[in-house]
This record gives sequence, C-alpha cells and structure tokens, in this order.
Amino acid sequence: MATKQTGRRVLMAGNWKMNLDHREAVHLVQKLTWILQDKKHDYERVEVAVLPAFTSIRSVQTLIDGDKLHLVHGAQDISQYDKGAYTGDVSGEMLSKLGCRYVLAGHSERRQYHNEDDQLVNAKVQAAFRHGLVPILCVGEGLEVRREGRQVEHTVGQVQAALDGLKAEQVADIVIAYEPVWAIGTGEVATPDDAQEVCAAIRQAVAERYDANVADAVRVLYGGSVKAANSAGIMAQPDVDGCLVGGASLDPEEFAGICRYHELPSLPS
Ligand SMILES: O=C(CO)COP(=O)(O)O
Repeated sequence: MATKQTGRRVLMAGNWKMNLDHREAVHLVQKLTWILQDKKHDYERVEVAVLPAFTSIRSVQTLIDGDKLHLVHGAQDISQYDKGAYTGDVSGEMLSKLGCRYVLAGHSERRQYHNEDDQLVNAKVQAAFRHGLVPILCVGEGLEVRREGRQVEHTVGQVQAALDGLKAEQVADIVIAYEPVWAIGTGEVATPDDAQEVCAAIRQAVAERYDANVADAVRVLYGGSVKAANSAGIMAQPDVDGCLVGGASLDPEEFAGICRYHELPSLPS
C-alpha cells in the first residue's frame, strides 16, 4: 500500500469556495463521512478537513460535534484584525469558537479578486496563530511566471514573505499549499514532477531559514485540479503531504476517493 513514510500526517482539505448553502453543506459532510466510514477510513493516517463558506461553518460544527465525526473543519479566510469596526470581516476568535482547526490564508482567488498582497497574507497568518488556528498558507505562480520558468523563485518568495516574524515552532505547525494558479479550476493539473519540484523547494527554503527539524515537520500540500484519478501520482511525490482540493471536494465520492488515494494506482496525470 502506497502510504507515506515521512512521519508527517497526510492532510486532504476540501476548499468549497463560494459553494453550498448550510443545508447542502450538512448533506455533503454526511455523505462524505458515510463513504469514509464504510471504507473504515484511518483518519490518523489521512486527516480529512472541509473548509465551508462562513455561513455554513456553524451547521458543519454542530454535525461534527453531535455525531462525533472524525473529520475537522476550517475557514477560507480570516481577518488580520482581532475585533472591532471592520465591517464584513470575521475574526480568528470567532472561527476558533466555531471549532475551526484550519484557515486558508492568501488563496490565489483572494490575492486576485481582493488584492491581497504578501504583507496582508503575513498579517492573516499571524492572526491565525494568535487564535490557535493552523494557517494553510496558499502560494503559487501564474501562467506567465511558469512560462518564464520562475515558478520556484516566485513561490518561495511568497512563502518567505508570509513567514516574516514567525517563530520556528509556529512554522513547524503551518501547512503550506502550493497551488499553481494556472492549474486551479482549469482541469490543467501540474504533473507530479512539477508539484514535487516546487514543494521540495518550499521545504528546502524552510530548512535554510529555520532548520531541518522544522522543514521535516512542515506539511506541504499540492492544489490545482486534483481528482481521485490523479491523486495517487501526486501523493507518490516525497515532498507532497496532501492536497488542497477545490471542485472535486464538492463531490463526496470523488473527494473520498482522493482521501483514499492509496487504494488507487498512481497513474501519470
Ligand atoms: O483552488 C483550489 C483549492 O484551494 C483548487 O481548485 P480546483 O481543485 O477546483 O482546481
């Protein structure tokens, strides 16, 4: 069975983006957990997280707590501020009171449509830590940068900027998701080698800035058109510790298939 031998716990996180109202969210969690329960899914080996819209988090929390489900939940964004007159923002404290474990910071769609820059992403990562949340820091290059062959330089630069001011023990806990923008929602998945190249460079940069122990602990995910059929090939890469899944996480069978990647042959994507 092709499970990881790295000592890092695999994480499969479903980023639902702006999809599903709170009732649909509950149905999806129910279906997903039934499928995984049926397969006797080992959540210790492969952690499963869902990241609903803010409006669905409370319903998902109630279901998870009520039914003592093993999957965890999180949010797609966090305010860099802690409290006060910031209309429309949602604070880290509010999210942690809703039982969130994870929160995305710097997703490319936030960078693109809400002009979030590296400095703001850094502030959001710090806000997550202030409230006991684990940030999933999203980084990745656009098509132009990829064509110029500067994907490593660009992505590592984003990581470096987002880690400013963090302590080594915080960085050891962080999750970094490499999501090449050209592969998001396009069906254009990066090859396993493309994913490995950048994920390894991210880990290397963490080793150089902190130390080998921190680099060994940090989890690096790949995201961008992940499906059950290409997940095993991506997960076979030594520096890929999981996947951040968009579209395919809205389909419980498909997402369960990704969580069960080790049962699938690692076909080239
Ligand atoms: O942006 C993503 C996850 O955060 C990836 O989205 P898709 O899986 O739909 O390409």
